Amino acid sequence: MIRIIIHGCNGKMGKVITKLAAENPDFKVVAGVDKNTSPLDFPVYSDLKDVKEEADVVIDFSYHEAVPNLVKAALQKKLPVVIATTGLSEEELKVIEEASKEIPIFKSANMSLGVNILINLVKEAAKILQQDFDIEIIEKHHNMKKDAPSGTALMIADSINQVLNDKKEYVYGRHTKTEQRKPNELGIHAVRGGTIVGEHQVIFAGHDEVITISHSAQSREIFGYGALQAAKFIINQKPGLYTMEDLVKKG
Ligand SMILES: NC(=O)C1=CN([C@@H]2O[C@H](COP(=O)(O)OP(=O)(O)OC[C@H]3O[C@@H](n4cnc5c(N)ncnc54)[C@H](O)[C@@H]3O)[C@@H](O)[C@H]2O)C=CC1
Ligand SMILES: O=C(O)C1=N[C@H](C(=O)O)C[C@H](O)C1
Repeated sequence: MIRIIIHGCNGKMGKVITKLAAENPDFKVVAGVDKNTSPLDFPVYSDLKDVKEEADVVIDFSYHEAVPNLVKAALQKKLPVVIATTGLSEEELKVIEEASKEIPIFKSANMSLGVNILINLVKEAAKILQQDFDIEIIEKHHNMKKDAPSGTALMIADSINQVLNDKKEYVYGRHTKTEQRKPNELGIHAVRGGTIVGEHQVIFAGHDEVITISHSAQSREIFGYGALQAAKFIINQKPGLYTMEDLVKKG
């Protein structure tokens, strides 16, 4: 049985992980960490360093500013970490990179298998269409999401740039623009509203035709399931930084 500590345990995703783990005999949540220490069915702490329970992995669905402290505490405890939190700054990413030299860290802005398949499809399309098609990304999320654009939209854009001969420059919205779109742009647009779980559309707009490749999350459980699979994967890995690509490759 894999013993889990949930960082962000009182959040929307923390509650999903708790539910899915309770339904799966392979997992047991032994403790939670959150700045909101409202009691749950397991001990809740405000800082990982104070957790007394023995664990095998930390799963993080929290807020970007909380991640460096989490990673440093995981380092002290020699605990593998699954990082799902998005909106991380360059400085926060550097802390993760540094820690991954000593502990295995799994990081993905999107833990769903579907989005990672979408990324493979989009990379193939971008290779073929890069000359004559303008590429734009539209992401849509619920009205409680704090970061924009989504980490998934940025992950998709970065994946596209990996395969292009000439890298695109990201343009976040076009408010105040008073000029024509330049061919080297990749527009990224964020829609917020209601309870939208997470939708991503990649638009290839050409002359007289448009190709759209999209993914729509119907429930947060797809992210929770992926995070649990990532936890099962990461506890057997050597120190390093791992992604969904490593998990999908493993099969
Ligand atoms: N990689 C993926 O597949 C997915 C990633 N996410 C990301 O996960 C994060 C959390 O998403 P939600 O659960 O919807 O958000 P949420 O706001 O419902 O939950 C975040 C939790 O973290 C806690 N928190 C905030 N600041 C903290 C701090 N400094 N120290 C400790 N705890 C702190 C909050 O009290 C809250 O309980 C977001 O960055 C979101 O983009 C969300 C879904 C899927
Ligand atoms: O905040 C969310 O809800 C989500 N955030 C992630 C992101 O920023 O890409 C993943 C998913 O789309 C849900």
